[in-house]
Amino acid sequence: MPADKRGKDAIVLTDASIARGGRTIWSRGTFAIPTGSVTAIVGTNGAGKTTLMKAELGLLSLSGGSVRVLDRPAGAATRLIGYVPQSYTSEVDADLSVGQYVLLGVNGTRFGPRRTSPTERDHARRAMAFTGIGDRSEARLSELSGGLRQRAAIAQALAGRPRLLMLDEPLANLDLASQREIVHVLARLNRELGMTIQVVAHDLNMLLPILDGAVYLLDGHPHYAGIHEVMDSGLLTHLYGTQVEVVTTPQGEMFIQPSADAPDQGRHDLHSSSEIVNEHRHGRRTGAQA
Ligand SMILES: Nc1ncnc2c1ncn2[C@@H]1O[C@H](COP(=O)(O)OP(=O)(O)OP(=O)(O)O)[C@@H](O)[C@H]1O
Repeated sequence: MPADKRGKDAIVLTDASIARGGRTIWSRGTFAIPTGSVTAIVGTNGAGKTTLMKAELGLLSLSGGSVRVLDRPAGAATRLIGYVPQSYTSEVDADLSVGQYVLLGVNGTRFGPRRTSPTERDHARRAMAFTGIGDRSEARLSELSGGLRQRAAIAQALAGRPRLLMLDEPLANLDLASQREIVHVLARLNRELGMTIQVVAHDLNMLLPILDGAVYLLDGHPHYAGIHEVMDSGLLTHLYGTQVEVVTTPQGEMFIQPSADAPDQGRHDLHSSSEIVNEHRHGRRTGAQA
């Protein structure tokens, strides 16, 4: 990431492990995510991406180690975090107006609505303007497209004036244009407001232009690396469990694509996942690329 974006670490995990239903989901997570960065959380279904976000939010307790967020223990920084859960808007009352829905971000949902101050209403208005839904305040949530609903969910998270924004699969089920628009909103939040952003994502391609790094859940452990390290065919093939390639265009843009050839197990099984991770830790490229 550029030197001017570097700051104190926003999220620090130290030997962190977590269990759900008596089963360890992941363990021995040790990494630090810089303030002002945009980070993807990637891994296969059930690898524990949402679990990681919930641990950072203090909604789930660790079974070992520690997690600090914005220089506080997890759970103590909740007011400084905007969280957009997966498919959030589909679970709320679709008869709410967009304005009412976004205001929930400042007056809270836990103890029911309360009166809002002019300052809070101003924060909500600014959040709607920033996400491009300023003119939809009176519309019902049910009248909005999926893309606009996702923007409303982001506006609600922003209305509480967070320093850290966490989004769980914000691009899921959106058409290409809507995905681009959401990525554009995230890019502006990071660039113009210096917001630290974490995004759970299955498909990295759309987010690549704005990513500084990624947490990847591999082999039962979460790891963090800069995005150029993560963009490695061998690592991503292990991560996704299917052969993929990193392609670089003549303009220098990178993207991930499934291999055109039939999967060649012999090729990508040359190294175990832990060997791949170890090689990354030591800054070498993996033999699976050779
Ligand atoms: N309430 C729960 N009680 C027990 N186990 C749970 C609970 N919620 C999730 N799990 C388990 O924890 C593991 C991690 O779930 P999590 O939702 O964090 O994965 P994920 O990587 O976000 O998956 P996906 O990509 O499918 O959204 C899964 O195996 C899941 O079955």
